[in-house]
Amino acid sequence: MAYSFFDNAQESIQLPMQDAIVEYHPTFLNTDKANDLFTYLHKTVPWQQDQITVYGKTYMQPRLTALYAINKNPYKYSNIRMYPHEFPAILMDVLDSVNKISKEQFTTCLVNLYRDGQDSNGWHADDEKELGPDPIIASLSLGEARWFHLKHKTNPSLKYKLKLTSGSLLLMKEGSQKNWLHQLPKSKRFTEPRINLTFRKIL
Ligand SMILES: O=C(O)CCC(=O)C(=O)O
Ligand SMILES: [Fe+2]
Repeated sequence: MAYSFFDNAQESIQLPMQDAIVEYHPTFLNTDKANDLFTYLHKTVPWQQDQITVYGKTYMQPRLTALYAINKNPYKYSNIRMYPHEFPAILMDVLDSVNKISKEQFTTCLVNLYRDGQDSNGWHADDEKELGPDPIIASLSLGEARWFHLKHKTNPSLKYKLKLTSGSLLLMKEGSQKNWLHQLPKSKRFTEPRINLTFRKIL
């Protein structure tokens, strides 16, 4: 493997969530690896900005995206259908490490670029039917640290927020998409770019 992603002792924090298993690995990648990967992806990903339709309203997505997969299966959400690019070698190593730590077999990686604090990702659950009945998703963050919010679908008193720092991996396991929503809100305070990679299984 070109990179070893396991230099650091892996710290793993179980978030105190009801009806969901969510695990946070703050130092999944060390700072140098996170920086290198950020710089490489920022430069080389064929970023696109799609028009999406949510609750009948159409607008430009407030971030740039790209889809990679080890198969040819498209991913459809918010009325758009994305077709995957071939997985680049640098992401294969990351995929291996993410699979190992999560004990999953992900096929697909949706990459988001938040150019600054004005870019965002509204409340949603990743519960499209091609992801299966109770999807497990791994989310790797690079670049500017941003707040990530979670709220329970039926119990409004249950909310949680954490700052996703560069190199961290958030594992949203059983119940996370079924019972909770998540968002990455806008914030004027953040001015630097952030890249997020979500690993999913689409068979
Ligand atoms: O950027 C993030 O941390 C979240 C991304 C996300 O929720 C998604 O792509 O579905
Ligand atoms: Fe999501």
